[in-house]
Amino acid sequence: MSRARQMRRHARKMRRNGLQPVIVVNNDDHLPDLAAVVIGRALWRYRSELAPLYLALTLVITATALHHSQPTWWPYFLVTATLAAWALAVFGAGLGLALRAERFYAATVTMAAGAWLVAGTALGSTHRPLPHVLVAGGFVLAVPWWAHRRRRAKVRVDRQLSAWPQIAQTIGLAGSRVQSAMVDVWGWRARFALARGQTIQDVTTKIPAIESALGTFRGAVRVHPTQDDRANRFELRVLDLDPHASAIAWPGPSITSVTEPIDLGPFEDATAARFLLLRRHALIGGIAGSGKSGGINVLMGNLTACRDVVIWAIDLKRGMELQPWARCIDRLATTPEQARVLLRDAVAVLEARAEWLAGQGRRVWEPTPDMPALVIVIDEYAELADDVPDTAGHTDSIARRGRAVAVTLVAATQRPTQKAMGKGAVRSQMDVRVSFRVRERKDVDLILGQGMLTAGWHAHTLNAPGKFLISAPEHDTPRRGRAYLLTDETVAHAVTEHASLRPSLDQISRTAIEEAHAGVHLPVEDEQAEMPDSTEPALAPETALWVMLTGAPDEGIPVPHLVTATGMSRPWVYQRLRELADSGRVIQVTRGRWRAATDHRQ
Ligand SMILES: Nc1ncnc2c1ncn2[C@@H]1O[C@H](COP(=O)(O)OP(=O)(O)OP(=O)(O)O)[C@@H](O)[C@H]1O
Repeated sequence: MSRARQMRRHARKMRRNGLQPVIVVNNDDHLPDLAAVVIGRALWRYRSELAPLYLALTLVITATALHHSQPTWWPYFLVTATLAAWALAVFGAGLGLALRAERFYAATVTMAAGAWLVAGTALGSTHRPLPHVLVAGGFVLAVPWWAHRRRRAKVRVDRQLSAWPQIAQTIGLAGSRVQSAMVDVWGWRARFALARGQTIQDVTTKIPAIESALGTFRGAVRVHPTQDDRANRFELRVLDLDPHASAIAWPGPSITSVTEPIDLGPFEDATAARFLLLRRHALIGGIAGSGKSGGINVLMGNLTACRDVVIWAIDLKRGMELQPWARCIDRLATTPEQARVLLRDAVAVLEARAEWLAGQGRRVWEPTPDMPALVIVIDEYAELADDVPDTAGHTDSIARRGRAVAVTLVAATQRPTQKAMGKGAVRSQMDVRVSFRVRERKDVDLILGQGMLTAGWHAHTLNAPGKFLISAPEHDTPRRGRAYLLTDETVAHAVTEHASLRPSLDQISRTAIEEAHAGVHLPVEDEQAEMPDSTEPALAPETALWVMLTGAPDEGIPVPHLVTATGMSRPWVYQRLRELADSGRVIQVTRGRWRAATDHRQ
């Protein structure tokens, strides 16, 4: 008997019993098909939510079949399940299980399902307590699956995209189809193929219609060419959240080597504003309160995470901005005199490196932890130009010749006027320009380069702290980004984490600095007047340090005196003191006071 006839008989029986069938369909023949299709569609549509049920059913059917045909195979399943669970736990990241919790969950489910299959194959799927274990265990393990945020987001996107053919028909893009889609923290992106003759411009004009059809907020949809730049493809970016709506916490360093691009923060379409600093100089501009120092913090958070870069810094605002990073900074100059010496040493380093490269027949300095890059961060570059105008020659040299030898300049300033940037090449040599909000339209060209304002780089309209425009070889169109925000606690935490990673300068550079110092007088400062040797010609820093330590009184000599006498940074002095203490040549008398060990006293 056909199912249609069965249904008709069932309906007649219901009427005889005084009941009314609920579904009335004119053509009876369609009724069974319709019900099957509706159920089938629902089972398919909710396949993600029902996946635990499908898995349980598959296990029952497979275990039943195997129990009858191959009950002795269970040891193979045990080995396979164990290996699969181990592989997921260890290599799951390659399969898209980015989080450790996801890998742990996948491994647990695999092991649990495998163990049940083993027992079901050996004993039969109805053998007690296997059915109870399946129901209870399946439910417990299904809860994280149902709760998983990214899975739910993916399902929602799949459903939105399955409606694309109708949407496309309605908005005049009939024939375009989805090729792939990906969910991320801010929303999702999908790659589409266009029908013959359609162009990306056609899609751009339909953005409001797409937003309406997908039910997003206004401004949530962006359309970009695909990476391969094919004219009949486009990428649709749909934001569930506006990435710039509020401050974005720094997710931690995006790099472990200066050879990788640094992530400054997301653009409005949530893609990362990444740029490479190696063999480039950077200029960061913006008025007070625009978030410039925040941008420098992101940079410092990343650079300090790299074992192949030594950081020097100049902060003439008495170290206000960079002081929190001091433990990770090899050398921090906070006075004009220290800044002058630091820049002179940087030039000595670049010259020595260039000479060494020439001798080796090499063209460029490849940074490694033993031969690190040198990045010099100068906060408030304008103050440097005002207070120490004679350093312009040094900064010019570094800007022009630093790239090949991996000596990089990062200058931050409120207004990079010609005066502030020195007379020479510094500004024109800046390959990466980051502009936070500027006060006047003309400042756009000062920071980003001539003609940028007319080309649409409107940094004067940036409307919240931390928002920036970046011009770099990787970024040649004006897109608004927002820098990550590092709280004071985040900075302190990063400093603690990264302090142990910091490398020292290579021997070539250290020798160059020592030679540079050997030819000059130490700066004479008030506190130095009472120190031994302060009026003698300057010694190499290592020698000056040793002289001070061996001549120190019993109660030791304070570290600031050692810093002044050597002309080097506090971290530099501490590092040498640690080395000398390790070899038993110096002792720390009290906190911050040191002297040579008794055997070495003068
Ligand atoms: N990326 C950011 N996201 C959100 N808010 C930010 C961001 N950066 C900075 N801010 C906010 O703006 C304020 C000013 O930031 P910041 O001190 O970095 O500005 P600045 O341009 O360096 O100013 P100044 O030159 O006076 O130091 C901060 O107190 C902070 O609240």
